[in-house]
Amino acid sequence: MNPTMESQTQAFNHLLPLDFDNVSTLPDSYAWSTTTLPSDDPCHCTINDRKTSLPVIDIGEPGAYDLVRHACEKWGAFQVINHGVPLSLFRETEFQTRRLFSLPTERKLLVARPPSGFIGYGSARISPFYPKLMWSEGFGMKGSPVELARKLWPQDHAKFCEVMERWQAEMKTMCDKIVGIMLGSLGLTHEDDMKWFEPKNGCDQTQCVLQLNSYPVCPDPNRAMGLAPHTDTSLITLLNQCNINGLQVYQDGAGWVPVEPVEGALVVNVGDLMQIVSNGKFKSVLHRAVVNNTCHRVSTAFFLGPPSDAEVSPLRKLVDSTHPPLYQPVTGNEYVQLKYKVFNKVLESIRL
Ligand SMILES: C=C1C[C@]23C[C@@]1(O)CC[C@H]2[C@@]12CCC[C@@](C)(C(=O)O1)[C@H]2[C@@H]3C(=O)O
Ligand SMILES: O=C(O)CCC(=O)C(=O)O
Ligand SMILES: [Fe+2]
Repeated sequence: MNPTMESQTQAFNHLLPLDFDNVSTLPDSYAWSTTTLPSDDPCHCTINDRKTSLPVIDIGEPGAYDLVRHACEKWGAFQVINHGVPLSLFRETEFQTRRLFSLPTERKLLVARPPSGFIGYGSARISPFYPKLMWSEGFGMKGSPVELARKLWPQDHAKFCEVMERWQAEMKTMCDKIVGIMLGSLGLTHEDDMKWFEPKNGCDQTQCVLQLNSYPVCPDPNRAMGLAPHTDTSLITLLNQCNINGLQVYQDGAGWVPVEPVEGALVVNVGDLMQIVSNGKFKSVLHRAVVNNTCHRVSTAFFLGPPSDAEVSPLRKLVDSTHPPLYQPVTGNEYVQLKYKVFNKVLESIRL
């Protein structure tokens, strides 16, 4: 293969997932080893003494604000229960997610994601930043998925669209509630301190993406990686891990800590933009997903982002002479461009 063809094939592999159903041994391009990972991150070395676990917070409880603040400072993540999203909708969303990923590969490829886009079917956008490929596939949507769903199921897409739209609406409401609690825990309010984020001219311009993730059964899970370590490019992310283990969060001193699935709970991740807005008080959480050799895991991640031209900067009330601003102002759009240029150096690159 000549060098141009080789680099084209590699770019293609980073964009489009494998036909996982037809693979019985792990291809070398998917075999992660300690040499392909930073030395402090052996592939599946999970240090978990079970005394350390991600907080599960009942947001209906009076102490919720303090618990949320503590979780965002210590972990950059928590699980939320008693949130009011019906369990039946969790189940319908999981069912439709499985239905999509069980389509034949050639059908899913009809809606392939463009290389620098986020809508459609493909490998995770972070894939080109790692030397090995990930044992996963994804499908991104923003608002109504009808255009894509019609290509997947020409006669039978209405239910998928209805469920995904309902899920997005519930997730948006939950995000507003949780961001309100996070800010409240710092003595701030949505009303006074999030004006930059609010709808202009009565239309909601927040950039929210719903990403469905699929981690097929893997023949050699100890050498594979579902979704490599990353932080989310969002203000916050709400994740439904559909009752199957796989998500791990990194905590200094504890290493990779598995997030035990709790039925009907949502995992809340502090994203990079919340780290900026909170002037470093809340940390965006480094996390990854591992795979297994018995069950097909799916998850859904709802990313809350600002209007693309909104300026993201440390909130004024969190800045004073003893707490100078830690980050340069950046628009939501500029941040995403920068992230996919320098990946995990992005926060460092805008640090003052
Ligand atoms: C809104 C977004 C977050 C995301 C990049 C994207 O533009 C759409 C896909 C999202 C996703 C899902 C899987 C993990 C992730 C790191 C990736 O590669 O694509 C996230 C992105 C992100 O948080 O940067
Ligand atoms: O599948 C998971 O548990 C993690 C998914 C995730 O981190 C993401 O979509 O950003
Ligand atoms: Fe993530």
